[in-house]
Amino acid sequence: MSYRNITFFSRFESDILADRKTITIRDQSESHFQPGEILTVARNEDDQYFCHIRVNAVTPIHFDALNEQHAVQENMTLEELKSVIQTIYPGQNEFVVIDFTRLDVTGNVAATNS
Ligand SMILES: CC(=O)Nc1ccn([C@@H]2O[C@H](CO)[C@@H](O)[C@H]2O)c(=O)n1
Repeated sequence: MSYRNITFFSRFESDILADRKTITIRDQSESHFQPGEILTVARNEDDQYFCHIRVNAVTPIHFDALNEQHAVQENMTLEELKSVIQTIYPGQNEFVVIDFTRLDVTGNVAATNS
């Protein structure tokens, strides 16, 4: 059994492992993930594995519809989040919100606060 992969920039690893970051916003090239799917998560810079996540939902969103709740789920301010997205995806407006839950090594939901 193998899982599909997703990568995150390494600066987000600690927030993901602490369950402070529970969504990611991606462009159409990463809109193919399915609810219930388990993904192997690695750092973009060195492809180092750091956890598994379960996809809860994949929801289309326009850049202008991003709100404070998304920012909270990203552990950022809304201004920071919009700036990050514009830097990663210059000129793009159509995205998906991938809502996820981090799994512990046994495959169980890792969070103790939900
Ligand atoms: C490494 C790679 O291939 N791509 C991306 C794309 C996005 N993101 C993060 O998702 C949120 C919204 O875009 C922000 O927190 C981003 O920094 C990421 O970590 N890595």
